Amino acid sequence: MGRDGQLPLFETKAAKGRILFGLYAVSTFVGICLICVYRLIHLPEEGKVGRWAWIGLFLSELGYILYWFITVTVRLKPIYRYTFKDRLSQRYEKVLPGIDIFVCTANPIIEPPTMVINTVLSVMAYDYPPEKLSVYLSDDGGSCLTFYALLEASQFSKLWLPFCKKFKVEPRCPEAYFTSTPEPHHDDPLMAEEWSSIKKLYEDMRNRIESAMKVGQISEEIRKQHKGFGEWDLVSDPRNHQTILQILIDGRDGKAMDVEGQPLPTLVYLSREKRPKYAHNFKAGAMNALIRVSSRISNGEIILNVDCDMYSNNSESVKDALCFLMDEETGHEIAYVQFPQCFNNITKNDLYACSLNVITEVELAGFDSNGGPCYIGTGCFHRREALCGKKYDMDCEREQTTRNNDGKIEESASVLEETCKVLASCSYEDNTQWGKEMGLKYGCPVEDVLTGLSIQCRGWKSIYFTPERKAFLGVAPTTLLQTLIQHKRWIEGDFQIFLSRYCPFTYGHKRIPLKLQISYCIFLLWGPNCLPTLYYVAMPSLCLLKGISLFPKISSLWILPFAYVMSSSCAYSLGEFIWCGGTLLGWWNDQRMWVFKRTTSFFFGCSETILKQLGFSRSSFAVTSKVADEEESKRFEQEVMEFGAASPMFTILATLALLNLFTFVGGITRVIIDMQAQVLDSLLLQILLCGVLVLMNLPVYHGLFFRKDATRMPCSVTYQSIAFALLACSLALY
Ligand SMILES: O=c1ccn([C@@H]2O[C@H](COP(=O)(O)OP(=O)(O)O[C@H]3O[C@H](CO)[C@@H](O)[C@H](O)[C@H]3O)[C@@H](O)[C@H]2O)c(=O)[nH]1
Ligand SMILES: [Mn+2]
Repeated sequence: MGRDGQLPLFETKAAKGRILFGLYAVSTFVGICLICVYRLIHLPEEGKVGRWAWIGLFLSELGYILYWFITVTVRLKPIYRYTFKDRLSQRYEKVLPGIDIFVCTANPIIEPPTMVINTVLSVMAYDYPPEKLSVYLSDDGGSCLTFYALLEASQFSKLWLPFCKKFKVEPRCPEAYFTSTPEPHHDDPLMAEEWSSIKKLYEDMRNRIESAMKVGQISEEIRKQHKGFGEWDLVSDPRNHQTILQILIDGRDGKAMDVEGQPLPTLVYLSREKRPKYAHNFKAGAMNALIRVSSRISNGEIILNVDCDMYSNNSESVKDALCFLMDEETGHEIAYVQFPQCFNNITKNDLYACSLNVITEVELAGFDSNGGPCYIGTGCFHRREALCGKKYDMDCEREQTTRNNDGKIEESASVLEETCKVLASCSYEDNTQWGKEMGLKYGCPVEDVLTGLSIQCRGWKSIYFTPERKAFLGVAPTTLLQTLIQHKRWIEGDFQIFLSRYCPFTYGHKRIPLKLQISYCIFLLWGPNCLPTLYYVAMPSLCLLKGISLFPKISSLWILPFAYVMSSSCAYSLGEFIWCGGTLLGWWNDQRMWVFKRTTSFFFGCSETILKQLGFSRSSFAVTSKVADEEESKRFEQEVMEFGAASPMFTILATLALLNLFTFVGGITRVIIDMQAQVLDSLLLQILLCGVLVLMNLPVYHGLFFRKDATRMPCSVTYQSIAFALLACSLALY
């Protein structure tokens, strides 16, 4: 029972099956120790071939072991949360806080305006008093087409919101709703009628927006609809323009009503000022401008942040989040409630391992029990003051009960638009703490993780919540290259944090629990993982070619710890993957993607970070495309791996694939020619490892040699990789 004898607004349950996990962890640990002993006592003598290969392998294994300890720490005691929304309504229905929702977009071509406004409409339609909701769209693309789409959405919302509320529809993202729900049956003629008419209206709107997109500009006729279009007369370049701020729906205005006479949420379009001279700090800069502008317009106590593709799939999420933030016992110390990042375009076997299932189902739940999840940039409800830099202290507890929603601004919308513009100007942040101690932090491609860490270091707690009905659904990358590039950005940011003064072990020392410091490293140390993996996929195979054995003989007892650690790790990860809703083939794809990501994204990300530390390279943010053309979608649906581009990442992948193919053939030949049991005995494990890598790389061979379509491996990559692989093999042989 909570404070004052009230029942709590949420409860926490520990994951089951921890004994089994403990058994796995302890027995694997024993195996690991034995492997280390073996490596030490069998170290080839000085001068003998293979000594350095052996030492390198041992170092790689030590790297893996270190990382394995981190993964175990995260998995010790995952917890899951459950909310009681009825209790929240009973106690607080009349005093619910204001919620400001920030949607960020940056590029109208790869983030189409129809998708953006679908997200906007889905969050406008939350099951929450509309007068307490304000939705802000930040458009870093500075596009009048996005503005036009939002204008259309503001009008469509007058019909869409009452429809959603009347029939309690889910999801409240129109596109997702109409594609996922079959036409209602005739036993509910009222709904059937409204359904078809609103569907038609939605499609008309979508067509209008899409035809404007095709033309690439706004017609005179549309321009007349709103004064806001006039702003674009002054815009010549999306990277060089004044602040554009338009309040499309002013929730304070009594006339802002839907067709049923109910109030509408406030809706604001913001494209912050951009000038070539000023760094705009990507999404973090956009978020900070939104924080300031919204503080003048609606000043909601809670801020929800979503990426433009992450529509709300569950109209109750706001209430779910408030169950944590308003809980009488612990609510006052919680800075943010993070929901998982889920996707609506994952195929059955998830070829590019984009679902992040294990991260969202297991690892973040583990973070939660170790001190609170990190902030992952989207689907996160923040307490405004915590995001703005406030330290947690005992006052926060007292304030919890005395806070009320006052300080309403009385200015008219157009006056507000003018007075707020300066808050989104380039120079506003000069000589302020914005981007440092206030708002989202600058200078890191994963601003989210860094910001979350610093909030936790200021004494706040955070909560991870996975509701049964998914809260948000977004678009995962649909090509191999997009996936690898996205991960490269993450790695750069994560590893940069580790090397910076924000390293959890120093910055977090005495501020957050040790187990949380370690947990952070599961992401922050993704990058350096590239070295052991690059070594492991190349060196044992090259040694196989030369006939140097790096593993125990099959006939020796030392094979047992190797066999055990390999099989227990595989079995555990497979079990976990299936438990998280994956398939067997999905697991295999996931394993492949780990190898691919580690040898390319992680490698490039790490190198880039080091170059940046040395001052040779600058921060960037490659926005992930959220659209695919028809052909691309078809291949994605059929789970055919997409190459096509002449990227250095592909050269590495193809080189390693070919290298393993050559060495595998070479190794087998050696065994057959020698025909001595001896050779097989001492090389079998290497042949196996090499064989698994060959199997894993089947799609690469397919792309190199057997495909004719446009997305086969480009010829330049093919030739380069053949040359590199042959070179490596001949170097190994001579
Ligand atoms: O200059 C920019 C660049 C990006 N964005 C927005 O940031 C969001 C995330 O970009 P996306 O390309 O989709 O990156 P993802 O890798 O999918 O994003 C994940 O990783 C990012 C950090 O790398 C976080 O910011 C995101 O919230 C998180 O979802 C999108 O809505 C963009 O429109 C901006 O507003 N301004
Ligand atoms: Mn994204």
